[in-house]
This record gives sequence, C-alpha cells and structure tokens, in this order.
Amino acid sequence: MPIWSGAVLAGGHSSRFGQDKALYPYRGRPLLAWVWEAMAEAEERFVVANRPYPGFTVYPDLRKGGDTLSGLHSALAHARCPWVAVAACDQPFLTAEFWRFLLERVQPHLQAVVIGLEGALEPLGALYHKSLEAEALRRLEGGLLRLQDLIQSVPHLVLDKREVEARFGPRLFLNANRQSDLP
Ligand SMILES: Nc1nc2c(ncn2[C@@H]2O[C@H](COP(=O)(O)OP(=O)(O)OP(=O)(O)O)[C@@H](O)[C@H]2O)c(=O)[nH]1
Repeated sequence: MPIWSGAVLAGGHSSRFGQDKALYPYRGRPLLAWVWEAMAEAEERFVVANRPYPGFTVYPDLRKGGDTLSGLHSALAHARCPWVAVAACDQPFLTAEFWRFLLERVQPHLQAVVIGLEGALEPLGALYHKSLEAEALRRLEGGLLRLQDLIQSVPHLVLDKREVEARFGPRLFLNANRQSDLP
C-alpha cells in the first residue's frame, strides 16, 4: 500500500447547514473529528480551511474562490506523500477500512482512484496523486472548477459504487449539506 496523506476539506461556508458543519456535534464528537479519525493510518493528516480548528493541523487555501477545487489544489500542494486521500468535513461515515480498500487499488499509472456509478463520480472520499497539483492549478486559473471533469481528464480508476456500498454500507458517501441529512 502506498504511503499517503489525509486531507479534510473544511473551507466552505456551510450556508445550507446554517452553522459551521465541521464543528457540529454528531454522536458525541464534531463531524470533522469523524472524518479525521477515519484517516488515522495516514502518514500525516491535515485540514484545508481558512480558519483555525484547535486540535487539528490546518493549512489554508492557496488560491481562494474555487470551491472544492481550491481545497483539492491546496491539499495536493501541502501534502508530503505521493497519494492524498481527500474527504469533505461532512462525511462522517467514511472509515479506515474504506481508505485501505482504495489504497490497495492504486496502480503506478493512475492519478486518481474514485467511486462512481454510471458516469457520476464521488470526488470527495477519493484518492488523488500529488502530481495533479499543476493540473488543479491550471483549471482553477481557467475557471474549470468541476472536480469530476478534472478526474475524467487524467488516468483514473473508477470503482463501482454499488459494490462499495454493499461492502461498507449505504451511508458511506452520505454528506451532510443540512442537519436533517444526518441520521
Ligand atoms: N478548503 C476549501 N474547502 C471547501 C471550499 N468550498 C467547499 N469546501 C469544502 O468542501 C466540502 C464540500 O462542500 P459543500 O458540501 O458544498 O460545503 P459548503 O460549501 O460548506 O456548503 P454550502 O455553503 O451549503 O454550499 C465541505 O467539506 C466544504 O467545507 C473551499 O473553497 N475551500
């Protein structure tokens, strides 16, 4: 298995959620802490955000204004490892087993490993190679902000979402845009 960095994106505005969702207490701990814990086996872990989160290593967006692509770009720029696991702060059902599952599927020619179904990819809860930093920046500067398009443009592996959910549970990719999304 390759050595990897874990990056949790938390630089959004949580406007639909109504309060900073990273800090929202869910089943005894903040949402961010669930995502962080799932990355405990990483060589290093950090949050990409534009405010401090005490207790967590936080790096800022280097190019602001590009939504999740700003976060991904900064994650790749700050990471010390060749592979970077990138998740949203509102994905509390991602697990260490899931990250291991993805990392075991890395091959030398790939630059991304993602879950998808019928062409729809899950860009958060995915692995990216650090070498994508330059392409992420090029797209940021060109206003091409869709992570799915970035993934489609580089050598990538898509794993079937139905099979992955059968193995890890139907909530694996649940992301809490609103408090009411959380079971
Ligand atoms: N670092 C960074 N993270 C971001 C940025 N925009 C969104 N994110 C994060 O990416 C993940 C997915 O984004 P959304 O679910 O849309 O979260 P959000 O932008 O806070 O939510 P809304 O304001 O309701 O759209 C969340 O973990 C966000 O915190 C950004 O510009 N920089």
